[in-house]
Amino acid sequence: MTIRPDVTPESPVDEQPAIGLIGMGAMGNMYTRLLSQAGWKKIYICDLPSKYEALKAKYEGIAGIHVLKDGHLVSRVADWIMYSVEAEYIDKVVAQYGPSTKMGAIVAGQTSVKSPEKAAFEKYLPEDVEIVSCHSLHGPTVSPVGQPLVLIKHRATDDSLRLVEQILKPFHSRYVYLSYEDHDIVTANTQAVTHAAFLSMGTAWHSSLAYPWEHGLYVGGIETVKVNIMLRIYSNKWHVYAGLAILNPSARVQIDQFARSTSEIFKLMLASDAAGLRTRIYDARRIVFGTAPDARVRAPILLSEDLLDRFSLGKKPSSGLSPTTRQSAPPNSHLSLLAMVDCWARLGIKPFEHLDLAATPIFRMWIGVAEYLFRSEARLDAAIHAALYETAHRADDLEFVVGARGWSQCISFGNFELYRERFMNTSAFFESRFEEATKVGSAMIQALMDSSTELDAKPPP
Ligand SMILES: NC(=O)C1=CN([C@@H]2O[C@H](COP(=O)(O)OP(=O)(O)OC[C@H]3O[C@@H](n4cnc5c(N)ncnc54)[C@H](OP(=O)(O)O)[C@@H]3O)[C@@H](O)[C@H]2O)C=CC1
Ligand SMILES: O=C(O)C(=O)Cc1ccc(O)cc1
Repeated sequence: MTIRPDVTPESPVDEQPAIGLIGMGAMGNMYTRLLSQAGWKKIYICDLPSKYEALKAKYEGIAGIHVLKDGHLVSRVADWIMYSVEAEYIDKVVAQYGPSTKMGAIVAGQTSVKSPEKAAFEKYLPEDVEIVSCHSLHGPTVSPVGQPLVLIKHRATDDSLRLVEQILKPFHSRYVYLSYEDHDIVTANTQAVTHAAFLSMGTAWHSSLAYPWEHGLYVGGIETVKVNIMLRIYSNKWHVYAGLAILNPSARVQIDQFARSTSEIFKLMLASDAAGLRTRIYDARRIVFGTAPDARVRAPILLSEDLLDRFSLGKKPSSGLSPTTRQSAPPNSHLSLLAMVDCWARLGIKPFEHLDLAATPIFRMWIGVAEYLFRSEARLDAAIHAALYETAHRADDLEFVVGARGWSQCISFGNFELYRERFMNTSAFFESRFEEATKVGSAMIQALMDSSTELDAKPPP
């Protein structure tokens, strides 16, 4: 029987699509929960056969969710199937279960990098199977409402695309239609290079053997974003970041430029080359933010740092004592942000174009913070001055340069094992704060989303 593209969770059960999910990690579980809550009544899920009993126990008694032993059984029954496994394994897993796909079914992947997924689907799926892939551009602890959800109609009829849209409609995400190729270019520009910055921060703080919320240098305001997002990334699965950086050919170029920007700016700092540093940073500012960055052509993402203070994991040193508290910690060079904007400028990346199209919450926050620093000449000059003449952050800046180069090399060598070791080593250092950071980070992301939604709703002044 063909499934009508306008089917809804209220349609009779025998008219509903059988939904199949292969891989029940963080994203597979999120999709199962959301699809079941939406009212879809035929959901078939599996993970590795070794996890069958545990998965059965987990979903015991939930109507409409059927736990199966492996991907063959899911593939045989499902009208829409999503593979939600490690990008590194997608070839192997599709090779295994792809040939069992039900005739006429629609197949998707949730992988964060699409070129290996596309190759695997084309290689192993039967000809009579359609491909409409997807990618939720947010992690499993973020509400999908209003977040971008990429749909890739690669080998499918318009009705099949409509059916997929209908199945995922209860997420209330914003559909973004891309090709497989454009997906990988956009996510290299947005995710991969952004993650490189936060991974390097974590490596730097770990190398200094210092928790950044403890000594007052990284507490409050935009420092809160750096610390919370760094923790958020290190608390996620290493393979998610390894896959989208190592397997996406565009990502290597961007991450290499980020490392180069970082070390070149640091060399200008060491040489106390005030004119050279100022020219370089202001050139980057003009390229990324335009000739009149102070002009309010669009509402800024981040309105004030005060919004961020309540999500800080540490206490501001002079909190409550002085109205100039933000100056109480020595000024930061914000090397990571100077390098990020320099990197965007040198690669010709237009972050605001991506923002409107396919920004993850982390990328949105990161541009928000960069914009906050770069829009104001006073703030930017303070950072440049600190970069040249302040020494409080210099040791951490040095570790940041080393960290950025290390991540770039690891990714360009395509070395998953080295990536895992680097990631897990630093992740273990920060582990004690993950639970709290996940909650605080989600609340911070939501607050920023809410404040920009309110702004969007207001007429321009
Ligand atoms: N986490 C995130 O923030 C996001 C992740 N993604 C992407 O979604 C995909 C899944 O990520 P995520 O859920 O976080 O990762 P997880 O590691 O949590 O989940 C992947 C699951 O797939 C299982 N698996 C591996 N091989 C098979 C197989 N042959 N049959 C059935 N199950 C199998 C894994 O088992 P085992 O652990 O034993 O290998 C694991 O349980 C990745 O490609 C990721 O890039 C996309 C958006 C956001
Ligand atoms: O927002 C981010 O960049 C994250 O870190 C969460 C994430 C990770 C992988 C994805 O494919 C999509 C979102």
